[in-house]
Amino acid sequence: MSEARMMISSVQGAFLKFLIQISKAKRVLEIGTFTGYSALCMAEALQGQGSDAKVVTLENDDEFFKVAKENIESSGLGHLIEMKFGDAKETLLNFDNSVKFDLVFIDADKGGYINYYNTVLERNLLSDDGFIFADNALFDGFVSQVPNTKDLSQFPDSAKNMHAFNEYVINDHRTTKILLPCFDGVMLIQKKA
Ligand SMILES: C[S@@+](CC[C@H](N)C(=O)[O-])C[C@H]1O[C@@H](n2cnc3c(N)ncnc32)[C@H](O)[C@@H]1O
Repeated sequence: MSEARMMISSVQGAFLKFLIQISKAKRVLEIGTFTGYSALCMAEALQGQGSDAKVVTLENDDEFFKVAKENIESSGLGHLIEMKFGDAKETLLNFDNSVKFDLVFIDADKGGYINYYNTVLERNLLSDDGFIFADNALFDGFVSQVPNTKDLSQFPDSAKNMHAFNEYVINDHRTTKILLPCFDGVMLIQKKA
């Protein structure tokens, strides 16, 4: 994926903001900060929601982390965003899970999605009414072609990884889910009661 395309669109940012507002989510975890754009969209929805309202965002690239830090600090929303540097797989293992997240936005390396999903569930990081928003579920339209294509060598690895993630989640009895064919494909997931 080209760097410019890694960022969500402004409409998707508005959609995330809308979801946060209607679900009354206060604690948001983002896996994949990049320049900080989506973290800022989500932080906008948390303004005036109290001292526990926060976006925690994870990034492992030091250049992107630096750029995002500058963007977030100059935005006026920095008090609503906590940035954590490092491999998200490690960071997630070290979270204090006494405070749960109401929304987990997964938007990092596609090969890591199954790990992030499992860690969030197994470490009990999601609140009872919370939900996971996994981005790029259709990865440029490639994902829907994976089951009907014999030679997958031309497909980007990310598309194969997202197909594997979708299959994994769809067959997982711990959660309910829906794959929305909007943006680049969105998998919305909630724990079963
Ligand atoms: C698609 S971009 C995120 C875009 C951002 N959410 C937005 O819309 O503004 C993915 C980001 O995840 C980061 N990333 C990839 N693998 C990671 C890992 N293992 N741990 C933490 N961050 C990772 C990449 O460096 C990149 O900045």
